[in-house]
Amino acid sequence: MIQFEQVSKVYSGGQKALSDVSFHLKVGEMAFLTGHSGAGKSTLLKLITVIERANGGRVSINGHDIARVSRAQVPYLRRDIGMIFQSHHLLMNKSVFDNVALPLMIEGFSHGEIRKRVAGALDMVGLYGKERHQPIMLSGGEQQRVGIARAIVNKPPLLLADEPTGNLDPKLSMDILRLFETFNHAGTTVLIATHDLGLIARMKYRTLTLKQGRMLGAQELDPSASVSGER
Ligand SMILES: Nc1ncnc2c1ncn2[C@@H]1O[C@H](COP(=O)(O)OP(=O)(O)OP(=O)(O)O)[C@@H](O)[C@H]1O
Repeated sequence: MIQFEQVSKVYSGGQKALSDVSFHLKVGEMAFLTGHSGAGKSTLLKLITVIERANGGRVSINGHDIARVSRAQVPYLRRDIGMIFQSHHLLMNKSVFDNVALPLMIEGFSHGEIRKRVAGALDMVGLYGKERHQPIMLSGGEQQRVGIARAIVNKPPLLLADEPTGNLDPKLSMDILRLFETFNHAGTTVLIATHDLGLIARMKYRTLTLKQGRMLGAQELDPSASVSGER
């Protein structure tokens, strides 16, 4: 589903974020992406969502070279990707309902369908009944879960999460991971960037590890790549 071939990314200020990164995430796979702070995890996710573009190599989704996707086509590509951000990017002047409904409104769903799907998504993240709340009235963890509900409400085939459990206690973190697992079992491909090695250890999924912008191969996985408690 996602293929990186010798991908590099240098930001305009000259900051090298990714060097020669290659990996393949198969359709229906669930994997973790880890590495120290500044290793390039967010950058890698931004290349998939075309928030940033690579300077070298090839990024493809379902065989389509992203470099060939025009600016006008980017919104169509993003419809198939549920993105959960580190800082959940909620619209603070809108209700929880409006925030979660946004992807469905953009896609032109009927009001009835939107109500049904938003209620279902909020139920899944344990926020049923909070539709009319403003995000400001919610805790950090609840706001994070609104972001997760928004990402999954249109049932995208690909789910990307950047530190989705950063604001959550261990119990809620595990619940959210189990939720991702449920989507994965239903066929969604899932990639989760996280520092939480404890969480990774408890779930038996492939772990992609970045170190200073380079992807470590299985033979290079060394204990010094451990990043728990760095933040
Ligand atoms: N917009 C930007 N402009 C310039 N440099 C950037 C930009 N975004 C990230 N970088 C740099 O690229 C490198 C990788 O950053 P990135 O955010 O991808 O790391 P990360 O692994 O997600 O870190 P964290 O876990 O702290 O979020 C860092 O050195 C960072 O300073």
